[in-house]
Amino acid sequence: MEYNIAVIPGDGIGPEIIREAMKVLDAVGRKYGHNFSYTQVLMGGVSIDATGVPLTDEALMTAKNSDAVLLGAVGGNVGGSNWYSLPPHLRPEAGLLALRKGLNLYANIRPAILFDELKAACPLREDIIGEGFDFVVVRELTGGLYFGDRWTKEVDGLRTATDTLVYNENEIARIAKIAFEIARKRRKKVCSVDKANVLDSSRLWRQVTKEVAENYPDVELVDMLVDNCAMQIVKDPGQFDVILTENMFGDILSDEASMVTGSIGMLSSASLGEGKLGLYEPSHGSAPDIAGQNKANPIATILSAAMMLRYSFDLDMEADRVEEAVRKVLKKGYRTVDIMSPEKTLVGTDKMGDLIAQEV
Ligand SMILES: NC(=O)c1ccc[n+]([C@@H]2O[C@H](COP(=O)([O-])OP(=O)(O)OC[C@H]3O[C@@H](n4cnc5c(N)ncnc54)[C@H](O)[C@@H]3O)[C@@H](O)[C@H]2O)c1
Ligand SMILES: CC(C)[C@H](C(=O)O)[C@@H](O)C(=O)O
Ligand SMILES: [Mg+2]
Repeated sequence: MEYNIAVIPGDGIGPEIIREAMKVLDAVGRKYGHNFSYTQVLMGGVSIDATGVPLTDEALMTAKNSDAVLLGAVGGNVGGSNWYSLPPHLRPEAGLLALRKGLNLYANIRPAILFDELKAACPLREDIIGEGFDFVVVRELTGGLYFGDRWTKEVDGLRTATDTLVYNENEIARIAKIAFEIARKRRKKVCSVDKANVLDSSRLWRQVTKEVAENYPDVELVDMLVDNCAMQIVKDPGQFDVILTENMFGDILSDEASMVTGSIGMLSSASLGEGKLGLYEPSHGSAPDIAGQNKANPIATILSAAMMLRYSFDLDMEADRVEEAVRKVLKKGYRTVDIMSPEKTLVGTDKMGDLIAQEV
């Protein structure tokens, strides 16, 4: 089969990690007889430098017309560009938000899995790690604070800024359904995370989630306040199966979830909507502090590519193969610096990609 993938390397470590994911996809293509063709798309800082905007209409159209989109990362100050001085709607990250909204990808799935091989890289105590853990953050991705009205102006002589957090019941119900469907295929537990003791939007979130839960009597629903959840992820991550939450809370909790699995370099993600077209990207950013040094862990991107095979192309066997290849390479003791532990073999970004591709 032929699959047309829009590839967005982006900024910082983006091009380095994307190169390795493409290596692994090519290995899958050779082994199983698929043809993955890539259309390079500019987004983020590199797009600002080339076109003046973080995502052009043509770039968005190319993504829309593809079978799936694979993204490295955008943002940061790399190569002397000072994007941080720009207002939010002109910054590199605005390209990513426009892409998610433009493709209506409202469901961001971020699996936090502690691989057995990485227990030594996990910062938690052994008694907390126990048998290990495997949970998934289901984050609402096209609503909330990220997409509400915002302004900065002088009010009563003071510089004043506002951001607006809006959710309607349909936006909450559709993401809740996704969480319940995922839980149904797993350990049948949804923990819905909000701040209902303070926010109106969270009170609505809680009501609508409860209504959706009535259609899933086989799935247990618990509500948890976000500050408690942040603590529970460190105290007892094994209690979670599916964490369902809104955009901003999900952003923050998923970075925390990544760290208990050893490194943010391990956390893959899929952003999905109603159709088959999805956006697949590691959960981390452009890591300007290590860009260009061959130090970045490409595994989150490679596992995101595996999610692409599974969700957009229905290639489950091929996705399993990639995930297995990652485990095997870790089992053989190869580590990038972020997951390094004593007596393991330190490798760079490119070598890690080579090893996983060979294993496939
Ligand atoms: N999806 C995206 O494109 C995305 C996601 C998050 C942040 N960002 C952007 O990236 C820029 C930098 O943000 P930040 O520094 O807060 O977060 P970051 O995720 O880029 O980096 C945080 C820390 O994690 C490390 N790290 C990240 N990915 C790694 C990997 N694959 N291997 C090893 N170490 C890794 C970095 O070296 C850094 O120390 C910002 O402009 C931010 O907006 C983009
Ligand atoms: C870069 C930024 C807009 C993005 C987000 O907050 O969604 C990132 O942090 C992520 O987690 O994908
Ligand atoms: Mg984030």
